[in-house]
Amino acid sequence: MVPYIHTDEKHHFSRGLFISSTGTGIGKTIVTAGIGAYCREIWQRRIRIWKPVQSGVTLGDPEADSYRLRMGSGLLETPEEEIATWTLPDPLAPWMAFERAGVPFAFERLLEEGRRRQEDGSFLLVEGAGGIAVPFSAEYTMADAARELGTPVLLVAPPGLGTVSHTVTAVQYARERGITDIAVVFSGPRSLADEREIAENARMIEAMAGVPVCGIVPWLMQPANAQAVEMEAWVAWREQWLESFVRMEKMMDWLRKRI
Ligand SMILES: Nc1ncnc2c1ncn2[C@@H]1O[C@H](COP(=O)(O)OP(=O)(O)OP(=O)(O)O)[C@@H](O)[C@H]1O
Ligand SMILES: C[C@H](N)[C@@H](CCCCCC(=O)O)NC(=O)O
Ligand SMILES: [Mg+2]
Repeated sequence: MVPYIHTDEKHHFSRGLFISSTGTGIGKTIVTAGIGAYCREIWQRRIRIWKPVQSGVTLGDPEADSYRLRMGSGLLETPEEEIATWTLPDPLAPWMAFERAGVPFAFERLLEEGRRRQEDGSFLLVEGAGGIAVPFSAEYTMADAARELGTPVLLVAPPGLGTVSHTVTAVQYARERGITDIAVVFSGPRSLADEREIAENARMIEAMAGVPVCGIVPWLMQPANAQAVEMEAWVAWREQWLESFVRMEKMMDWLRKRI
């Protein structure tokens, strides 16, 4: 077992990590599940995974983030109902998805749910819905949830053309809402950007936003369709993910100080 490394940044220790992004469909679920597998399998760390609100799916659907987070991280003892507190049918920002479903939402209730999951010292991995400025309600966004839970934010961003402006503005927004500990990681097919362009984009984002860009995560499709119900397919996904993920030095350094 690898010993935990305590960090000087005490207020971050053990609270968890909020995985957000520059937009929707960028790779948060893949990254969250993959970091969950990394914490469990490499660090033997007790974790919880939480998607406070998911929209556009139903529980048990292999496309649902709650399903992919559970299978992808290997956190099989946790039922999907515990992974996602609210599951809403319309594929919308939570604010409107709550309204259309006629479901009342209280930000305080969300924070209670989050804090309950942090209480036993588990490392709480939280996946937002859509990007960092996506609203839960008229008052609160993903960034507010991360700030109130006291977690650092890992922003998942695409690696190629267009990412610099989106990522710099996402970091700016997170800071405005009071988040101080932020890093970026790229996710996306390498065919959309060559190594040089990825490195240049990382350099520009670091210089302009003043946050570390921790590289690009492996491109590894999660099991879909018929395969999504096969446990072995997910075990293989986790193994392959970890093999490349642990080689991301900058990501490992950043994570190690926060686990
Ligand atoms: N590293 C990756 N490896 C393989 N596929 C990826 C990767 N990153 C993104 N994708 C592709 O992009 C799609 C969207 O990724 P994902 O579901 O993780 O996005 P998300 O940011 O969690 O979206 P949402 O806002 O709906 O939660 C995936 O179904 C997959 O096809
Ligand atoms: C439907 C999407 N997949 C996602 C919500 C995305 C909201 C995006 C809103 C916006 O930025 O315009 N839902 C979710 O992550 O559960
Ligand atoms: Mg997702």
